[in-house]
Amino acid sequence: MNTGARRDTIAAIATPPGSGGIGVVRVSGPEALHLLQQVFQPRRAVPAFVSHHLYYGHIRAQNGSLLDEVLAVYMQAPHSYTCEDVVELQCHAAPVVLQELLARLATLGARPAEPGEFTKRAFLAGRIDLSQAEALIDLLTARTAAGAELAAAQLHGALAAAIGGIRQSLIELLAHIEVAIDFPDEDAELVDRKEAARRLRAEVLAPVQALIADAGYARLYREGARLVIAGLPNAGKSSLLNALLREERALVTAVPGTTRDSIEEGMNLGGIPVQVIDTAGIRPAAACSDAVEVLGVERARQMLLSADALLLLIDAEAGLTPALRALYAELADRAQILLVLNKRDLLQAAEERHLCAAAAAMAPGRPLVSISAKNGEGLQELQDALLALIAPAADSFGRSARLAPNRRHQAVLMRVEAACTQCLAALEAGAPVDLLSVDMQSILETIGEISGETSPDEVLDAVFSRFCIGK
Ligand SMILES: Nc1nc2c(c(=O)[nH]1)N(C=O)[C@@H](CNc1ccc(C(=O)N[C@@H](CCC(=O)O)C(=O)O)cc1)CN2
Ligand SMILES: Nc1nc2c(ncn2[C@@H]2O[C@H](COP(=O)(O)OP(=O)(O)OP(=O)(O)O)[C@@H](O)[C@H]2O)c(=O)[nH]1
Ligand SMILES: [Mg+2]
Repeated sequence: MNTGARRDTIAAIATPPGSGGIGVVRVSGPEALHLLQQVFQPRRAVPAFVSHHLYYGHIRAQNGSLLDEVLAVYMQAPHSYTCEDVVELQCHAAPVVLQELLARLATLGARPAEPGEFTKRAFLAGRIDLSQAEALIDLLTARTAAGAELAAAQLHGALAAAIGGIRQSLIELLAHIEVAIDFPDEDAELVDRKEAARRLRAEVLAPVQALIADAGYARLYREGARLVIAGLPNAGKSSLLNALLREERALVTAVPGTTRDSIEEGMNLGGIPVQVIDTAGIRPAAACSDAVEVLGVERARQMLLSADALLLLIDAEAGLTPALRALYAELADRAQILLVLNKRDLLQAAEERHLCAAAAAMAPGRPLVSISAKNGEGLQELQDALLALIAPAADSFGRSARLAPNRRHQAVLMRVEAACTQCLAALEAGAPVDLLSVDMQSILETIGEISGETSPDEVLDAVFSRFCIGK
């Protein structure tokens, strides 16, 4: 990567397209100040733009006509986001004005920026590491406040700090081992292998494994989970969807076979973005009322396969019919099923207890809640049970750790884990110190891919191309 070269000057519209309050055009690079002087006419004469001061004035079109009334700021390198000279022009958010200004800057020599290029420059300048750049994407795309909080912590450097600590331990261990390489003639074994192994385990392997576990939870907050409501016709699936969303989203009727196409909607479950999917009630094709319902049942079965978790709805009025037992048997190999007894409002307490016991006998060890989608009873218990099913220990995650490794980090961490386990075995088997040193150096290099220090250009390009233009 060529970081030493003098870069060109880039420009982009930094605010989203469409109408709004203010639209910002940002410029970064060695020509930024010169471009400002050419396109911007301050209201009062400015002998020299002072960094980080806001100036009021006008911008003009190519032909000299007034384009917009704006505020402009110059941020002198290295005190800017990119650590280069930066200029920002705050215009009215008129798409035509912003495009015109960008075109004007282009004719004066500014190159239209690529997606994420400002942030890439911040990364190349060392303002942020790769995990922080990735956190920025997470923040921009977070679907819940909890997800945004995790991303903000990572943007602030939480993961970078944890990785830095692990690296530091490895560097110390490596230094310790290299002393032995430098003095090969010493009689005594210079490396206390037991102590080195203990430190490698405690200061590298264990924290790496903890981060791999965190990645599982982080994925839930970032990518969410798919929750499918399944059951026989008329169990109250659509009623439950509506109750969860607090909105009459799906049609509800007393006619079995009402829902045909599956219906999806997003909800926030304890900070996890959950996609809830209401499906057609499952019954044999012969029992369906028409060909459309048959297709709906087929689709419902496909949805069951794509689900991260299932809510199996049991109609309390109908009880544990052979059809329901057959459906449960079909799903029984799925790990994440919550049994939901619906329409409890129609049962006496004793009947409800009896039915719950029978359901528990049918599905030993499965979580079970009893609700009324109609009057809202038990909905809170259902959401709690669901959260426990999808994200056990989610409470402690995010609140204490606040680390959110993504899939890329997780893949790197798993390579580190494997290499570390191998190095431990070599250490304990008495492998020569120069081999151990090579092993440790390669672990260090692998860890460096998280912060981006040792990432190949393709990885960097893949990360920055996920941004929008102007970021
Ligand atoms: N108008 C505007 N708003 C923005 C940004 C921006 O670039 N422009 N940001 C980005 O997209 C984010 C903020 N991030 C930033 C980080 C550092 C610096 C910066 O100039 N740091 C200097 C000066 C700090 C100071 O004045 O003390 C420095 O650290 O040296 C600016 C923005 C969000 N809001
Ligand atoms: N008493 C009572 N009735 C309910 C409850 N939940 C749903 N119902 C009624 O049960 C009937 C079926 O409800 P739906 O929500 O349409 O059932 P569904 O499982 O989506 O049915 P299909 O789409 O046909 O598979 C409707 O008449 C609802 O009013 C409940 O908790 N208590
Ligand atoms: Mg329905």
